[in-house]
Amino acid sequence: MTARGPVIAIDGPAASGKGTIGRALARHFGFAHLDTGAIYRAVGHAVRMAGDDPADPAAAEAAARALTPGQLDDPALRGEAAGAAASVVAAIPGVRAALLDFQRDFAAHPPGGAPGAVLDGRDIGTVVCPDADLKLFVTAAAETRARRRHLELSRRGDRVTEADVLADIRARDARDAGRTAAPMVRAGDARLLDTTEMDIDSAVAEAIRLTEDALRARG
Ligand SMILES: Nc1ncnc2c1ncn2[C@@H]1O[C@H](COP(=O)(O)OP(=O)(O)OP(=O)(O)O)[C@@H](O)[C@H]1O
Ligand SMILES: Nc1ccn([C@@H]2O[C@H](COP(=O)(O)O)[C@@H](O)[C@H]2O)c(=O)n1
Repeated sequence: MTARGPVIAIDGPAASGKGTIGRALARHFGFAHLDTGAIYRAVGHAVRMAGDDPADPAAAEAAARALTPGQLDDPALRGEAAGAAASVVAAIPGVRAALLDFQRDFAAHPPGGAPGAVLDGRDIGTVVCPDADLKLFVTAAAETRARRRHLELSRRGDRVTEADVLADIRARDARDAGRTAAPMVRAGDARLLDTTEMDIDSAVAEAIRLTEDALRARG
């Protein structure tokens, strides 16, 4: 028996459904959920709003060190511009280092006294929580992800084409997988969940089943 509560790590490429599954798991099991992408988006957005270049390590690291939880609720973080800036600042090792303790602390001490934690991102199973009780690598075909994200953005009133969303997703995936610092990669012990042919309910049901197995194995 381990001292900390259960930790579920969810990684995968852009718009693959990590957050949808993470939120559903947290609701189902009463766990706390952290969308770690929002942290990188908040840093990228803050750098842009200050008129600085997201690729500038000094500006990005300063924004990462100054980050406060209140910045994570800004609706502007959901746009493609914030996602693109996030992916640029996320390749800077000093930015990742500045954000690591917050994520690990969330996993070890979930807020609100929650009995467990679900974190989703790109390096949760490999770097942030390598000893997670369950690791999921959620993916789907890039075209499917672009269609889903385009629908989401259109409903929000964002006037962006599906082709532009697909190009952004491809660029972000390449940058996230190709960087030296904590690249996006499926952990060797992560379960693959390809949702290309699955609706949300089926994907969530499969994630719940895998989590129940992991909780049973934990004892
Ligand atoms: N299996 C699915 N079937 C249909 N739509 C889905 C499915 N999974 C997720 N979606 C939709 O796809 C979009 C992207 O999902 P979500 O935001 O969960 O992805 P994400 O991986 O967390 O994205 P990000 O890269 O921004 O972190 C959302 O609009 C969500 O409702
Ligand atoms: N653990 C993480 C989470 C995110 N990133 C970077 O942030 C970008 C935005 O993330 P979304 O999950 O909101 O799409 C993403 O493209 C990554 O560059 C990360 O590096 N590590």
